[in-house]
Amino acid sequence: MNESPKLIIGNWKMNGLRASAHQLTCDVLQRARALPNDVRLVICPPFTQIERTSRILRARNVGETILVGGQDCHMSHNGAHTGDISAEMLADLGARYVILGHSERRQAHGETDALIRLKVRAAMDAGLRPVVCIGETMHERQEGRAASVLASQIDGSLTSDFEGVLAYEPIWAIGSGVTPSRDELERTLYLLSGLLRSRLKKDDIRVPILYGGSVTPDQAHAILSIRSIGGVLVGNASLDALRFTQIAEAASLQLSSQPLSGPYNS
Ligand SMILES: O=C(CO)COP(=O)(O)O
Repeated sequence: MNESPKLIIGNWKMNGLRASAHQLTCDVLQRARALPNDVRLVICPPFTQIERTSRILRARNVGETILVGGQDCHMSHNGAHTGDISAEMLADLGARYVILGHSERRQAHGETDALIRLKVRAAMDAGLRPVVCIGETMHERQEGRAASVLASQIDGSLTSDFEGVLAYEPIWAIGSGVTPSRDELERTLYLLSGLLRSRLKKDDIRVPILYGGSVTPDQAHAILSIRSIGGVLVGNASLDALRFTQIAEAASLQLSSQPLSGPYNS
């Protein structure tokens, strides 16, 4: 059976000036040369470095092995939206993916599920693959409300014809050094795949589900050994070419050591 590549997405957040972004991209490229094609890297630099990163990748002819993404886009195609960037603008710079609904944007900019759904539509219209982030707070988890929060985020933020990636990023795990246990994550992935099936109203779900939150090379093996996981969304460790590519190597090792198949490994 032909499996889709595991996605290892690096979210640089608000990091990277011209020189450091250039160096990091070249270092990732250098270290990623040995990666087999069952792993796909996606680098999501800040807006200002997307064109540079795309240009470097194009010049090295990396094809589909390493792609570029944005960290957000506006819901409209164009217009009077001072300071905003549209999905078409990202695509025009060479981006192929866009992260939407990251908890840092939901919290700092008051982004709602309804708004994220409009951004998903705009991204798909522009030919980008949206990476929609969902996740519960520690408080919601302690109150036993995680499942209902995730259900309502999926319901509110995905279009019924959604074609993209879902990233489960529990807010309490982001930047904290704490991750869910392997068992807990496996149960959550099972829950999410069921929710996706009912939201998208089809059994054959082609939406990879990623995990994000304090992913490091040390944890990557355990996380990526979960059969149903589509990959990982990496924050801090993606700013270090060695750590980022070690995470990708962990995905590749898992793929070669076990036969993978599943509804969300498309
Ligand atoms: O927010 C994240 C990726 O989008 C995760 O960040 P960290 O890997 O730094 O916890």
